[in-house]
Amino acid sequence: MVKAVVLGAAGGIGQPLSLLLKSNLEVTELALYDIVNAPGVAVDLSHIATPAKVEGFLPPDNGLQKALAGAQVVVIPAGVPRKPGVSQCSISDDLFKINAGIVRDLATAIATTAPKAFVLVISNPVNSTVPIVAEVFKQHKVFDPRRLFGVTTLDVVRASTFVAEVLGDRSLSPSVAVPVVGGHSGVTIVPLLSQSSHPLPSNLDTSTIDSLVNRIQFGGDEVVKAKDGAGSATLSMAYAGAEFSTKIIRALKGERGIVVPSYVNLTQEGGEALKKDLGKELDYFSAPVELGPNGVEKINGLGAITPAERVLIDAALPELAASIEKGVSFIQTPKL
Ligand SMILES: NC(=O)C1=CN([C@@H]2O[C@H](COP(=O)(O)OP(=O)(O)OC[C@H]3O[C@@H](n4cnc5c(N)ncnc54)[C@H](O)[C@@H]3O)[C@@H](O)[C@H]2O)C=CC1
Ligand SMILES: O=C([O-])CC(=O)C(=O)O
Repeated sequence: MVKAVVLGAAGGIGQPLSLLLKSNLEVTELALYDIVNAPGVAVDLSHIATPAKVEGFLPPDNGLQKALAGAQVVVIPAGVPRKPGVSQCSISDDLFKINAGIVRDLATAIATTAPKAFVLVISNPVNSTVPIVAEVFKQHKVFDPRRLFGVTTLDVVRASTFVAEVLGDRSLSPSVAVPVVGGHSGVTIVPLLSQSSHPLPSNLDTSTIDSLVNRIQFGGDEVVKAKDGAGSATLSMAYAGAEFSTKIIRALKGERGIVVPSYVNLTQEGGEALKKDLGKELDYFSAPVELGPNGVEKINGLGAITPAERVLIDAALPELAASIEKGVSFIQTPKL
């Protein structure tokens, strides 16, 4: 029995993500919460012939608490997407405050209603929203770092797609696996191409490699620009979110050996060793994590990286540290 909950289920990501979760045969209950339209989306999905019982909830009558009751997996794509011309790292203060406030309030409800659930954060900026959830959970004395995940899977999916394109064979893309580490915005996204399951040709010129890295780091911009005011990635994000949720659900049900990159708190198994690899005291970083029935069992290190990848990691660290601090102080700074 697996109860999954989507918070922000009526949105651009929320709807296709809910569809994919409804298609997951392991999910027996699917609760959809949004401030608008969630009941309609739920009734629509409920006609699909898969096991999950689907229910939709709105804020009145403790809808959020009802949606969360008994949840094992909570996925959060609630929030405002950015507009063209706004880079991920320079997300405006207004947008930050809106999303940070939404995530804080949802985290508060999870902490009080489903504190043992695995929480999968999609809402941007992920580098800050994950620390926000952690700080709320700490305030409620229910923080378990093993159960909190920033969803960076879209970066991993993009890396597979774009590497297969450079290799000249798109049919390879489902099997190309590239660890992507760091965070989820611009230069904090660091693909470790030297560890690709399908190595790039050794004679590939530097400018092709640089453009590949840049395309993975700024893939979000490509979509925002193409959508021309109609939002950011939704369908590819729903696909990535469902991929990640499926792995979490398989681990929850006892499958061993699943390793997947995710943006996690480093005060847990493997975190200290990773910080040594990084050469910096950081509380959060995206790295391949080994999953088990209680969540993260171990954070893996970076492995053997090239000097060029070291440069990328060093470039990611200051922005990551600042984003983490921004999230933490959003919760810790007393409101005047
Ligand atoms: N982690 C990642 O890789 C990615 C993250 N994102 C982020 O995901 C978020 C959502 O993006 P979209 O689905 O395109 O936006 P959207 O605007 O289409 O949908 C957001 C949904 O959240 C709902 N919502 C707002 N406040 C809420 C609250 N307090 N409680 C519950 N639901 C609430 C809205 O009603 C709306 O249905 C954005 O922050 C975006 O930047 C987007 C793409 C990739
Ligand atoms: O770029 C954005 O704003 C949305 C996002 O996170 C992505 O597409 O990776």
